Amino acid sequence: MKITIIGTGYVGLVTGACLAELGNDVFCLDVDQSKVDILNNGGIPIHEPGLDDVVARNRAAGRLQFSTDVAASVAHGDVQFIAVGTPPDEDGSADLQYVLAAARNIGRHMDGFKVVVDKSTVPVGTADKVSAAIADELAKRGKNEGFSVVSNPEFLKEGAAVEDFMRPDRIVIGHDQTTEGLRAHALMKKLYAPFNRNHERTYWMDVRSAEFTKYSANAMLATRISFMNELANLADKVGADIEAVRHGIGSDPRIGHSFLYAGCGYGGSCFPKDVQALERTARDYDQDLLILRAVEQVNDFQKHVLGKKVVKRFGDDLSGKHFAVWGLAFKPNTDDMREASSRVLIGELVRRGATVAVYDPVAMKEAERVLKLDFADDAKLFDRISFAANPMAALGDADALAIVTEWKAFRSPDFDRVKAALKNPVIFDGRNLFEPQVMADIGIEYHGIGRSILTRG
Ligand SMILES: NC(=O)c1ccc[n+]([C@@H]2O[C@H](COP(=O)([O-])OP(=O)(O)OC[C@H]3O[C@@H](n4cnc5c(N)ncnc54)[C@H](O)[C@@H]3O)[C@@H](O)[C@H]2O)c1
Ligand SMILES: O=c1ccn([C@@H]2O[C@H](COP(=O)(O)OP(=O)(O)O[C@H]3O[C@H](CO)[C@@H](O)[C@H](O)[C@H]3O)[C@@H](O)[C@H]2O)c(=O)[nH]1
Repeated sequence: MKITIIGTGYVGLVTGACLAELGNDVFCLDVDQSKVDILNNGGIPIHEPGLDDVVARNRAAGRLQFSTDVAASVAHGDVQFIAVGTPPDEDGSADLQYVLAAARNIGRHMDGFKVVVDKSTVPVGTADKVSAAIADELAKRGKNEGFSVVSNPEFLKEGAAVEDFMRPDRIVIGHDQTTEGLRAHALMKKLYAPFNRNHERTYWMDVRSAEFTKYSANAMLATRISFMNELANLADKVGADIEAVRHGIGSDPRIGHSFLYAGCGYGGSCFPKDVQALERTARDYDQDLLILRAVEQVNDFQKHVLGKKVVKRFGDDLSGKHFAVWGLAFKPNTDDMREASSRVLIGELVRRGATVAVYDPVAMKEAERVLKLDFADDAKLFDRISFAANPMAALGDADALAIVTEWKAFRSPDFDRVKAALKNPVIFDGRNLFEPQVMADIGIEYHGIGRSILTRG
């Protein structure tokens, strides 16, 4: 099938590469010339395990091309996927300018029937806006081409994006019941057949329900995390171990084990913005989503929990103190620094006068770029950050180590070397990687999240 993907970010590039892998002829469009140049020179602009192989294989086979040529991109695909960003606007709502610009481009250039797929995460009602934008551009050209806008939200996780796309838990497709909508249904069914032959994992629904499903899924997952984080903070006070509690409640199949890990807050490009956008949608309909408001507040608080623990241990004024930070990306296996908890902790440490040595297995370059922006108003603060070549190098002379991202490489360090390198054997573990009792036995002062039972006194 001939497919066009508009936007070659995390979602667009993975979608394009994976659909090409299944034999489709895929044209990827981006407005960012530098991104397209990297891809056409055999590079990958993001870190995503396994993606480089899929892209290289399908480029070589001639099934995957990258371009900034809008007219050619619209001419190419019978199915046009819109996979551009939907960042938060100032009021928290999803900014639809890129989605609507993509839609207008389709209307400006299309000849013949097109299925237009909203792959980006967009608020309920966006498909109607996309349809209106396309219809408006067609009317300007005096054309009457048929098209149908379908909602097909993406559920992939960064760091496991190729795997998630190739083996989806579910495929959600919203379409309408018009002649064009039913034609779109048939095309989408054919496109997704290789993922689930009998369509046992495809959920067909109306467009608005599909749009709403995406926000509901992210809101639910964010709620579970904030719920556990709030309980973890209480566990710290009452002397319970949130990890034992997690096992204890997760074994109930009605609750399940996933997404119950307490930590130093959720980040990334999705949960923070999608929770906000859903709250914003509710306000447009005179409804206040009380639970989601609390989910957001708990997460904002949680991103400061490591900093608060450091201050409790070392005092308000951290000048003269030096800290090591392991893990910068918002989660492992990605270089994505969007809304990463590390940025909050580092900000708190350097603003209180400390210096920090940071290390991340893949996000060093991206971290340097975003931290420079974070401290654009005061470059002296950025100068307090040094970028270490490896985890051990970050530890030298540090008053304590703080762990922010649960990279596998941090799980079993040589604790004797860690102890020897640190000025004080103190670890603040924002992802509960280690066992408090093991730390106590080794002689490391350990501050986890919600694990005070073994570290009290
Ligand atoms: N990142 C994820 O894990 C993830 C997962 C599921 C859904 N989503 C959703 O998918 C959408 C895309 O997210 P992302 O993380 O891939 O974004 P991204 O910022 O990584 O990529 C978006 C790309 O779109 C390009 N673009 C913008 N306007 C364009 C236009 N008019 N024509 C062509 N290209 C254009 C940008 O240059 C950029 O390369 C968002 O709505 C997001 O919420 C993201
Ligand atoms: O038990 C948990 C699980 C995750 N996190 C944190 O939550 C954030 C998000 O993690 P994850 O969901 O794995 O990453 P994303 O790539 O942001 O994926 C989410 O957002 C995507 C974009 O909408 C969706 O497609 C995915 O289904 C959804 O999981 C990260 O900071 C994690 O550290 C926790 O604190 N505790």
